[in-house]
This record gives sequence, C-alpha cells and structure tokens, in this order.
Amino acid sequence: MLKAVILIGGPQKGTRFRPLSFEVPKPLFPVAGVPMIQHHIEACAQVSGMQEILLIGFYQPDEPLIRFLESAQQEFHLPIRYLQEFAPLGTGGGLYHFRDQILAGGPEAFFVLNADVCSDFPLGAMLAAHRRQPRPFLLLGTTANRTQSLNYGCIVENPQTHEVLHYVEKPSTFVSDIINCGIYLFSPEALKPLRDVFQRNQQERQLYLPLREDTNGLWPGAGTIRLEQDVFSALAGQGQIYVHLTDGIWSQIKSAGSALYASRLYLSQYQVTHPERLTRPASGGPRIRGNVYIHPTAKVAPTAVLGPNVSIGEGVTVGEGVRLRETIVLHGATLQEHTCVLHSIVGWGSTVGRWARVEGTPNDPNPNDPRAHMDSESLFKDGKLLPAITILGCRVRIPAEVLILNSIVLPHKELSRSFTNQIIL
Ligand SMILES: Nc1nc2c(ncn2[C@@H]2O[C@H](COP(=O)(O)OP(=O)(O)O[C@H]3O[C@H](CO)[C@@H](O)[C@H](O)[C@@H]3O)[C@@H](O)[C@H]2O)c(=O)[nH]1
Repeated sequence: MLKAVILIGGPQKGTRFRPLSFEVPKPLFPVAGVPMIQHHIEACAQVSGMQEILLIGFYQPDEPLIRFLESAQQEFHLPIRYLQEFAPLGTGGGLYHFRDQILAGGPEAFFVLNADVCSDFPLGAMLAAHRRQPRPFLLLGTTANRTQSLNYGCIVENPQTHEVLHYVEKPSTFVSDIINCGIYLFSPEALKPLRDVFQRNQQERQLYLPLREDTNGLWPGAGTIRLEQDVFSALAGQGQIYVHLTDGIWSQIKSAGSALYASRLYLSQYQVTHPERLTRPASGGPRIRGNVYIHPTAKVAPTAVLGPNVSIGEGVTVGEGVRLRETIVLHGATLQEHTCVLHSIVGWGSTVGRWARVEGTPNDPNPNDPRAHMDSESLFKDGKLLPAITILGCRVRIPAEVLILNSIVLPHKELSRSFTNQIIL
C-alpha cells in the first residue's frame, strides 16, 4: 500500500505569483486547464496500490480548496485530505508533525511532491527502483546547466550506485549539474531522521533560542524542519539517500511566467496522456494551431485563431477574429472581437475591448541548451520592471484599441489608455 503527500505551502510563499494568487491559492492556479496540483494527483492516482493523498500546508481551508478536494476525491476515487500546519513548518516539519496520519494503515512507502513543480512524474519508475533496493530516501534528479543549478538543491551521486554522496541546497558556487526535482519516495524509516532533527531542534531551542535570530521567517523551534538542509545535506554519504535520474519534462512553477511555460509542457504531454483535453481543428470551429485547451463551457467564435499553447477557462467568451498565442485565459473572461493576446495571462472575469492588443515578452529557457530551465525571474532590475509576460488581474477592463505591453495590471482596474512596461496599481 502506498500514499502520497503534496507540500502545498501557504499564502506568503506565493508572492512572485501576485496578482494571480489573490484569487485562488497558488496550488489551484489552472495550468493547462486544470489546477496545478491536479497534475500531481492524477500521477499519484495512476500508481497501483495508491491508498490516500494528503495535502500538507498552512493555507486556511477556504472554499476553493474544499471544493477542489471534494471534486478530486470523486474524480479519482481516493481519499484526498488536507492537513493544515499550525505554522509554516518547512518542507520536512509537516511530514514529521503528521507522521501518524501518513503511516496509518502501514504504507510500504510514500511519495512526497512539491506542489510548485511541473513534471511527467515518473512515479512508477521511482517505485520500481525503490522495490529493487529499498532505501529510506529516493530523490528524483534532473540535469541543469552550471549557472542555473545554483537555484536548486544540488546532488553529487555515485554514478554506479546512484547513492547521494553530497547534497547542497542552492549553493553559491557550482557543486553539481544534477538538481533536486522536489519529487521524492520515502520509506517509513525516513521519519526516524526527521524525529532526530525535531528532537535536536527542541533541545537547541531550549538552550539557544533567546540568542538566535530567526533568519528564515519561520517560527523557530515549533517543529520546523528543512528537508533539504536538515536531512539531505546531513545524511548524504551515509547510504540512506539515493537519486533516480530523469530526462522527462520538469520545471518549477514559481511565477506567472513559469506557469505559462509549464502550461506549454503539460499541453504537449496531453498528446500522450490526455488527447481528449486538446482541441482538434474542426470545420465550423476556430482555427487551432498546435496544442490548445478549451473548457467545454467556453464560447469561441469560429473566426478566432488560437495556439500554440493556449488554455481557455470555464465560461470564457472569445469573439470573432481574436488571435491568441501562448496565453492562459481564466474563467469568465471576455475577449471582444479582433483582440490580439500574446504571451499573457488574462485574469478571471476580465474584459479586453475590441481591437486591443495585450502582449508580453516570454522568458523561456534557452532552446539551444537542453539542460536549461526557466530562470527564476525577479520582476525588477536596477529599479526597472523587466520585460515579462503581461498579466491582467481579475476583473480588469481594457478599453478598445489600446496596447498593453509587458505590464502587470492589478485586480479591478479599469484602464483608459495604452500602457507599456508598467505595474498598474
Ligand atoms: N507544508 C509546507 N509546505 C511548504 C513549506 N515551505 C515550503 N513548502 C512547499 O515546499 C515546496 C518547496 O518550497 P520552497 O521552500 O519554496 O523551496 P524551493 O525554492 O522550491 O526549492 C525546493 O524545490 C526545488 C525544486 O523545485 C529543489 O531543487 C530544492 O532543492 C528544494 O527542494 C513548495 O511546494 C512549497 O509550497 C512549509 O512550511 N510547509
């Protein structure tokens, strides 16, 4: 019997996702037409023997989360429960705090998945590797180029045995081009080292807390465990941690720009996994270029031209002659006739007036470097907004015949003219 835990974090972690995270928790943001973590749940549900999926985070269990859990349980015929941490406990603290729930029923092993990654989740292959040689910790690893590897957990392996010999979280100089994907398979013994860290933290807290600064913004001593530093770095080279390498699709989803890129990866994967989710060109329907998802309730005019990499949400209206490329349109938005929207995200219930052009600048990984990933973008450089995708927050109104370029428009704004390279507050 197997279980899976998805680490969904909490509200203050989604800052690079603003203004989109104002409306729904980041893990529920639609990527390729379905909530980000539905991709994780689908992958887990396909593993035979999967008994339960636990979401661990520090979000208040609000209505969208509850509704998502109910519909996912029905769809996947699996118990899917949300366990709320009393405070941010780090990537390992929640696993230890909820250990009884995770181990209830005696699972042979459990997957642990970061919510903010996009992947083809090779869980079956990881399980096969685990069954060949059970170990407490199996990490999924992929390659990155030297510069970008510094943004991730870096793994030095023994190439014959795949034992992790050395692990450094986000090093300041090059350590290895194998990076941690944030996708793990743990055996029940993995909780023992977590208990050791917990106990050590408690002792240290009693001794040193009055002297120590909390540098992480986490509540110190309250069971905070950083899986990466406290466990992987500490246990590397002791025969407990192994890496399973993949060359399948993988990307982090930290910002709106990376959600658009992840959407492209998942849409291309749908060719194999969910062909029914891709819109096929049909006579009398809109012109479709490449991979496009259209929610069944959306109304799309037959003269619209969509794709590649377009996802259209529930109840969206797309008028005559609209052109959409590399864009996510969220539910209830209206794109009036002849609008052109490229490299953008159009927020819930927004309206783009006739002949308006909404355009962003993509920040995709270097296509000539097979090991390149999305750069972890910062919005500003030298006090200036960097060109990036355009994001319209929810219920924004763009008038007819204007240009909105490389801009972020906060929710409920009613614009009256064109804007370029601006955050419109
Ligand atoms: N439940 C819970 N989840 C958390 C907490 N803190 C973070 N998470 C979740 O844990 C995941 C990792 O979060 P970060 O702390 O933001 O780490 P990171 O910068 O994404 O780096 C991690 O992932 C990389 C791969 O994407 C790894 O390369 C890296 O080593 C590390 O594991 C995210 O899904 C986040 O929601 C917490 O206190 N509680």
